[in-house]
Amino acid sequence: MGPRNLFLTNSPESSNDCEDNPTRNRGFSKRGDNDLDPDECMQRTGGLFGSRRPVLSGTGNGDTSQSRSGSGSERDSWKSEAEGGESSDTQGPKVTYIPPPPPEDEDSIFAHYQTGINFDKYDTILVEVSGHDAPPAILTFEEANLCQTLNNNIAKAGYTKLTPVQKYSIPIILAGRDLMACAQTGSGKTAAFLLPILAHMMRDGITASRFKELQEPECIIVAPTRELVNQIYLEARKFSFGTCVRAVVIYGGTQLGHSIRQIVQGCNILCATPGRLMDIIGKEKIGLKQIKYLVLDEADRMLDMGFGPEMKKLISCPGMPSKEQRQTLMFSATFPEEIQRLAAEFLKSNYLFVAVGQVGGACRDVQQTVLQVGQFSKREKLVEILRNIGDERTMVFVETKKKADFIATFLCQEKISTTSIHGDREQREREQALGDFRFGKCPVLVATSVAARGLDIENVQHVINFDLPSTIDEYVHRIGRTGRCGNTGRAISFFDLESDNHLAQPLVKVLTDAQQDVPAWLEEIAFSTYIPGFSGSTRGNVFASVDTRKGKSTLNTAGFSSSQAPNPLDDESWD
Ligand SMILES: Nc1ncnc2c1ncn2[C@@H]1O[C@H](COP(=O)(O)OP(=O)(O)OP(=O)(O)O)[C@@H](O)[C@H]1O
Repeated sequence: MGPRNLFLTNSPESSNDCEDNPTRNRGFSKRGDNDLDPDECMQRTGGLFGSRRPVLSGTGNGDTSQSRSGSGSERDSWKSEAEGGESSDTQGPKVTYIPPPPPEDEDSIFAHYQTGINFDKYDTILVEVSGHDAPPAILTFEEANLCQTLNNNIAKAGYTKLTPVQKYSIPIILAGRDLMACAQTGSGKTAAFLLPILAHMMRDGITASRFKELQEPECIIVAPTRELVNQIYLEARKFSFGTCVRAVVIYGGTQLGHSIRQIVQGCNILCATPGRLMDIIGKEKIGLKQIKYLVLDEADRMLDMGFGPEMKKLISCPGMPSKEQRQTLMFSATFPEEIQRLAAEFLKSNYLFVAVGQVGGACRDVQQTVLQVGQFSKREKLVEILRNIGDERTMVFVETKKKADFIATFLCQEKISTTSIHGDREQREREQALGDFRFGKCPVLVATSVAARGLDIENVQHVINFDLPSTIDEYVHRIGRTGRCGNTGRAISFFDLESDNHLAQPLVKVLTDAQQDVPAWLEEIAFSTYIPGFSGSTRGNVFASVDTRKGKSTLNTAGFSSSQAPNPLDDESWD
């Protein structure tokens, strides 16, 4: 590996990237983005690294949105981390970044990676469906009865078999039902909602989108990070290839005018981060009257304290069809109970809940190791591991933006080619970092939780939790960056006795559920910090989440129909 330090220097617009809207980014203090430490300010003034630190982008140039918005800190920062805190360009200097268009040739559109050796094990995964009158699962793409163009696109994408979440979700969505689906990371949730939505659009004979100042898309897909929403867009573009359905992506950290130009050319499916979406709606470039499908990807994140208020605003926007009039679909690998309760406000009361088990799934495809490593030994241990790993693609998760830069610089000094991604890097740099990692220029990507969810990068063989996240759900999402779609991967986590003991119990549970070795010392800590009644987040032995309505349901191996829960109309009490 060469001694390349791949940090990008700040570009001219670096001061423009983070324009927090005072109405957003308030009061969200969940950890996972605690990209903020007490000494963040020092970094902001360049104290630690000098002016070439990428972390200075956006918020590091003195006149920051935080100071303008009065929040004064980044404690709210999962959202600013996730979205970069973009907002209406009526405040502060304009963001000028225009992302390069993705390649248009068919080969690039359909480029995909191979499913892994464990893909066939998906057939044995248990699936739980709860809710009333669930349509039976399908076993093959043919049974979905999709139109020829969609079938061609599925074949060109290299999909030959359905994954469990697809077997159950596709018929449910085709039947017009609302859905909350919980399936392991990397198991094909994106196609599970895109394919039936596109099938409906084709069936309904959508008219080709054309230039209009106000576009009225049929479908809005929201996701918590810019990179994820871009990835969903690329999938939508792939599956709608050769149809008149036009997908558009808009996200923060890019020039607002660019987003508007994309939209006015025609828009049937809009993939968006919440902040940019609300801005565009406010500018009356998007009308909601025609919305038939509203999709929340990483739905638990979309409904929590960070984005929940924005999502509530979205569904009460003028013109937005009521939940009875639209189809609402929610997908995630984790669905905490309290979030499921919040979700009910968005969904018809007879929504179906699909939980795909972990047996044989991603969690077992990822070999998980937990090492006891104290704060001061972590860097040395990291270098030792990375040297052993060689050039294999590795994501290193740390807790703060500052640390992401610090560790990335440190690794570069150790002659390990590394780049970094986090919410303080301007969008151009984030995309460059991801590209450098994806295309192998830098085999190591140091990231904060901004990269924990949804990112689908080929061949990530290792995830290292340099710092463990504060919640077990975040851990599940992070390690899910490897071991995707039947491929195998490895996750190594540094457990610091000073700070991570609260995770011991849920960690033991996740390791046990995934049939991993549990170190004796970890079990001991878990035992000594035992919380009676602890359920390991929402995790059961087999399912990552269970339907909080507690409808009667049965376990199925994928492909067999389930028995039904009581009709919610017959049985009001779901508790
Ligand atoms: N039926 C299939 N056959 C082959 N490959 C598939 C199939 N379904 C999805 N894939 C591929 O598997 C990978 C993971 O899919 P996707 O990103 O949708 O997972 P996910 O469940 O959304 O993961 P996460 O929870 O991390 O967001 C993608 O590269 C996708 O193209």
